[in-house]
Amino acid sequence: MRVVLGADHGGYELKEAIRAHLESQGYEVRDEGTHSNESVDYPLYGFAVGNAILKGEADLGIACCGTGQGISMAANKLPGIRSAVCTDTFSARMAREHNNANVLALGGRVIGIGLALDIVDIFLKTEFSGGRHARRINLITDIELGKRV
Ligand SMILES: O=C[C@H](O)[C@H](O)[C@H](O)COP(=O)(O)O
Repeated sequence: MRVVLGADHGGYELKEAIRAHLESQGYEVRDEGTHSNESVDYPLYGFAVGNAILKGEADLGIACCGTGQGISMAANKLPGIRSAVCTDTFSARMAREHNNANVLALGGRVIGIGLALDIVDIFLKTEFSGGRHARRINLITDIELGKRV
């Protein structure tokens, strides 16, 4: 599986830990930055993560900022991106199984690295279950496409 990572300065250290964790498990990792603790603007990295998925360069993405919120909001502006902020493993499993999330957003100032890595593992290993959930994802797509105004 190909995973794209992106983070601002608030999520930089968490992203680095996630990259090492994923590479040690054999994932193909694409790192869209940032590459230091220097202050940067999270929307650029949320866009980079979502855009890599939409361009077919990655299967799933992980986006980190201080809270996970801002970078997730930015990624979710891209049609076809469903980014979920998760602070627990149950939400991460459901975000994949029910919501077919393609980006996991995490807060480097919110959760510790141990929990974050558990959340990452569950997110990446859980499949979308389809069925009634596919109908609901299609409704989200309709909203994105302006079919419900
Ligand atoms: O949702 C936004 C993120 O948490 C950012 O990482 C945060 O706003 C950055 O804040 P600061 O510029 O004060 O480090």
